Amino acid sequence: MSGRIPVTVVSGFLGSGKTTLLNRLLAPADAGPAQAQAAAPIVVIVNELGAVGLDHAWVRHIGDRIVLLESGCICCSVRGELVGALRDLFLAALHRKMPAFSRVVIETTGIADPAPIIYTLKYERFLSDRYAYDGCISVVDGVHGAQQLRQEPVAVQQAVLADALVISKTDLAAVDTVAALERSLRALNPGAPQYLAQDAPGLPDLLRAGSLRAGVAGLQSRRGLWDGLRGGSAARGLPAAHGDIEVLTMASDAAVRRPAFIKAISALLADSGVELLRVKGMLWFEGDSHASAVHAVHRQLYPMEPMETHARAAQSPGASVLVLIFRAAAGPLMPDKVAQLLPGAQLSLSSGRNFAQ
Ligand SMILES: Nc1nc2c(ncn2[C@@H]2O[C@H](COP(=O)(O)OP(=O)(O)OP(=O)(O)O)[C@@H](O)[C@H]2O)c(=O)[nH]1
Repeated sequence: MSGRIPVTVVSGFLGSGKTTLLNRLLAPADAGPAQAQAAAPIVVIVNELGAVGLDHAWVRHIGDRIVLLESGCICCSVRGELVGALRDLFLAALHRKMPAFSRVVIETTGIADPAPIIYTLKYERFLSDRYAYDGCISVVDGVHGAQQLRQEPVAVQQAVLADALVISKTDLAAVDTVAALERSLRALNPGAPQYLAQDAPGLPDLLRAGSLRAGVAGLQSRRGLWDGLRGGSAARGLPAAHGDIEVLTMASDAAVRRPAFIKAISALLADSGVELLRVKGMLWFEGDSHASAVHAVHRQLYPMEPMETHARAAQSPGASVLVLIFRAAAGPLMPDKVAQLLPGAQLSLSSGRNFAQ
C-alpha cells in the first residue's frame, strides 16, 4: 500500500443515527458512493458498549471488512485496542493476508469524546506514519439533539469537534425544531457544513478523499472554542469518565413472545424512575423467519424491523440480545425492572466508571 491511509471518525450521541448514516455512505446504490469510487475497499471499525456487540450486524455493504471493538468506550479503555486493530489491519494488508484498503471509517460509541481518538490517530507514532486523520462526521439527532446539547457535555464535544454535521431524523422532527438545532450547531461550530440526513445532495461525498480536509485544518481553533465554552481541561475530562452511565446486556436462547415484549418495553420506556438513554437489540420473536432489530432512543421506540442478514434457516434461532444504556442511578433496580423483557435471560451489567480502567 502506498501513501497514508485516510481515517474518518463517525461520531454522534447514543442512537443519533451513526450506523444508519454509515449504511448510506457505504451503499453502492447511493449517488456518488464512496465505496464504489474508492480504489480499494473501505474497512469499518465499530466500537460499542455492552457485553455482546450488535452494531456489526447492522452495518451493510462491507462484507467481512469490519472490526468490532467491544465492551468499553473507544475514547478511554479501548484506545489501546483501536491502536492494535489499526496496526493489525495495516500489517495484514501489507503481508497480503487481506486485500489492500483505501480508507478506514471508525464508528465510535454514542458516549465517546472524539478528542482522544483524534489525538491518538494524529500522534500515535505507528499510526500517524501510516494513517492520515481525515476528519470527523458527527450525527446529531434531529428529534433529541437540542435536549442532548443542553444535558450532555459529550454531545457538545461531538458537535464542536465535527468537520461535518449531519442532522438525522428530519423526517420525524418538526421543521422549527430542526431550524433551531441548526442555529445551535452553527453557534457551537460555525465552520462545519451542515447536512440533513434525509435529502442532502452532498452527503454521499463525505467519505471522498479530502472532502473534510478544510475542517480538519480548523480543529485547533475549535478546541479553543470548546475550552472557552466548557471551562478548559477540567471539563474536557468529564465526558471520558462516563461514571454516571451503566450498560445492561441481556442474552437469552428462548424464543421471545412479541406481545409480552412490547408490553414490557412500553412499561420500561414509560417508567419515570429509569433514565434510559438507548435500547438496542436483536430479538428472535416466536414464529418469525428473521431476527428483528429493536431500537429505542430516550423514551422513543422505533419500528422493529426484520434483519435480512439473520434468517432462521441460516442461523439457529434463539440468540436474542438486548442492550440497555441508562443513568446509573437506576442501576440497583434494573434487574427487577427488566425481568419481563426477556424472561430467564442472562444479565451482565457494566458501569461507565470501569470503561476507563
Ligand atoms: N425515521 C428515521 N429514523 C432514523 C434515522 N436515522 C436513524 N434512525 C433510527 O434511529 C434508530 C437508531 O439508529 P442507529 O443508526 O442505530 O443509531 P446509532 O447512532 O448508530 O446508535 P448507537 O450506536 O447505539 O449510538 C434506528 O431505529 C434507526 O432506524 C432517520 O433519519 N429517520
